[in-house]
Amino acid sequence: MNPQAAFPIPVSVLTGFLGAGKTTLLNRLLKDPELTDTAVIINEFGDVAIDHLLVEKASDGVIELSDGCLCCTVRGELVDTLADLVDRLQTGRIERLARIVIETTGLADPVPVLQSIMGHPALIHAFRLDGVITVVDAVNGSATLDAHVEAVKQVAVADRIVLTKADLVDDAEWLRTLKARITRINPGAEIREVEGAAVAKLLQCGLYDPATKTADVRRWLGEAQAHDHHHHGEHDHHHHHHDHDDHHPAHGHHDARIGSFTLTHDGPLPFSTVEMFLDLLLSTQGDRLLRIKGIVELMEDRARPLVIHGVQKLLHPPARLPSWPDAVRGTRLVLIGIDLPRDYVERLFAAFVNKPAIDTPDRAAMENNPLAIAGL
Ligand SMILES: Nc1nc2c(ncn2[C@@H]2O[C@H](COP(=O)(O)OP(=O)(O)OP(=O)(O)O)[C@@H](O)[C@H]2O)c(=O)[nH]1
Repeated sequence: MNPQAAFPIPVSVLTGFLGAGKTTLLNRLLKDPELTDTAVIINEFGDVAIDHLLVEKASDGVIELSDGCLCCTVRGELVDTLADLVDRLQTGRIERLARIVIETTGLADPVPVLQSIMGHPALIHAFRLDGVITVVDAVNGSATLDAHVEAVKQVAVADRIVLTKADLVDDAEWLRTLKARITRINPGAEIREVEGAAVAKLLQCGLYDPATKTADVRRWLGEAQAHDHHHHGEHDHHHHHHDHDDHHPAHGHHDARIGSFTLTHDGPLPFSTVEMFLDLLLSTQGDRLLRIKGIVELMEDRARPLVIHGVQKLLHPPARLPSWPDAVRGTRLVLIGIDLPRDYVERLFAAFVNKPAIDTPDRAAMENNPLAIAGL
């Protein structure tokens, strides 16, 4: 293996609606000295006008730029392009590769892009998903969210939202309303404005970077819970709430299909319980589950929390944090779904963690034949 290649290589997925400002942001990224040795993969069917690409075009689809960046356009499968990059690294045809940025086309659902990386047995070891960055246009964002469910999905799966064109908006209330709407769709995502931001920092979510992940887990769990409490109080022991309830009738009907809630359990859980719950959740609800992120206190290793991170039917290989991010122990899972049946998921979770509710079967019955349980 090429000693210069530090696997797994972080992959950032940049998404955002047509004209939101992805290419403008990418052009800035490619000029940032902090981001040398970055490969940018662009779906060629997108309306792309990367400055560099206008200058040169290579026959094999990979362009080595003078500042150390690579540009590839995807003609066939994204996984083939990624596998080719790994091959180039291993055979020394590329010397260094520190990071990959994948730009998805504006109309695309970003979930299949994430799935194609996370579902590929070889690629998942070569790469780690650093984060999904969704660009939202401050001027047109609200109308876009009203008109296109794809745009709502892009916001829902994001780890970070980058607001562009805020410089064109002088109405502070307009911006506040848009940010509040984004937070309702995805309470765990951090929102940053592109103006004046250090561009390399916009990209680095550091979700699974050993150096920063502790802080980040605290942020997205902390923010999701703070959001739940703020809106609904803390009346039941799961702390779960839909954020798409009737409080915001003025917003687009697509938002109403997207909801997030948190499942919590105090005390440690055996790994097998977590595994079975997630298996069943993903196999029955995978299509409706846009993202799942969370932290689990395992009976087998209580000091090192397990980080759960999944996109639809696929889970990122489990990672351990070296220690707990704060004083709170136990299990906290944040789920973002589209038409995700909250009651089903809560009952399933309760059944597995032995918190029987009315009409909820116990775990032994679930394990025997979980799909046969009436009402689940
Ligand atoms: N004022 C202002 N204009 C911006 C900003 N970001 C992007 N733009 C402009 O918005 C237009 C669209 O930006 P692009 O970067 O091409 O958008 P895109 O998301 O790549 O678009 P597609 O490739 O069509 O999906 C361009 O004219 C940019 O100059 C910003 O932060 N402020």
